[in-house]
Amino acid sequence: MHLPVVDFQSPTAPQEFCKSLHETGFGVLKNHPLQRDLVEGIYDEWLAFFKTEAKHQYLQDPVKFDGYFPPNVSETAKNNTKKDLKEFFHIYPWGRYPTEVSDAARRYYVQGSQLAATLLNWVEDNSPPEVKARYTEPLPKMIEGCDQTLLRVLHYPPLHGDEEAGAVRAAAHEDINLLTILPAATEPGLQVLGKDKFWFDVPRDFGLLIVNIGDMLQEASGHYYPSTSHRVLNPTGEAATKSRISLPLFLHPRREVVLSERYTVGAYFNERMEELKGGKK
Ligand SMILES: O=C(O)CCC(=O)C(=O)O
Ligand SMILES: [Fe+2]
Repeated sequence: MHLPVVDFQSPTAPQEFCKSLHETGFGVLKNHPLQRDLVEGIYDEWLAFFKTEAKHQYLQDPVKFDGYFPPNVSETAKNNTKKDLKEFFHIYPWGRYPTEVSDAARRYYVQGSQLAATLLNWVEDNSPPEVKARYTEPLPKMIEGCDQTLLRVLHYPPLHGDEEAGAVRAAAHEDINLLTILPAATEPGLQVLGKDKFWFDVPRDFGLLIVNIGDMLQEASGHYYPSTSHRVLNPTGEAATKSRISLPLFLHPRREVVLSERYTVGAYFNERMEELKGGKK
């Protein structure tokens, strides 16, 4: 599998980037505007936060999905039976936010959402006419005034060897939303499934921003933009003693948007959340 690196500043970036999204479901951008200091500061202070008991004060809301998700709640990927080896905190503009950390993740939420919106404009502009005709409204309009975009601060704890057999940091899955932006994590492990059915290591260099299509954009585009499976492998040897932090931002449309003849966003979201809780295998 080949993931071309596209220069965000280049005049031909939108076309090159969307070609990559169409062909692989993934896009890799260099010279992107996200600030390294901001992201690394978030990694540091949230890792410290995850190591404290304070996180339990923010236990997730099972209806609104904001707050802290401990490892025993976590997620079970669709068609999988084991819970992922991770804990995470869901940040929404209206949701709970720990007093133990600075406002850096909130600031990142704003910057990341703006960048994701720009990339969605690129996707709209570079959709062929027959794909555009499928969108029930222009993609940028689907996110207008939406407060469902989610910033997830993810912590994969060190492995101690007593994990359930077959459990992994993140089992193969596809994202639910329109598109996801993901700065380099603190440790390697992220892989994407190529059309050739081989797993491919996603580059991990802070200069490179990883973007991937989610199921909602796949559905709205009639699969022109594929939502590609990805996973996070368990580290081995010395690396197993280390935590891994990552920071995906999931761009979401308004709940009432019609994605296709089969689905509104709301109906699609509810179905997928049930699957993630492990209710439907
Ligand atoms: O941790 C990562 O690198 C990827 C996380 C991910 O794919 C997800 O949370 O959906
Ligand atoms: Fe994902």
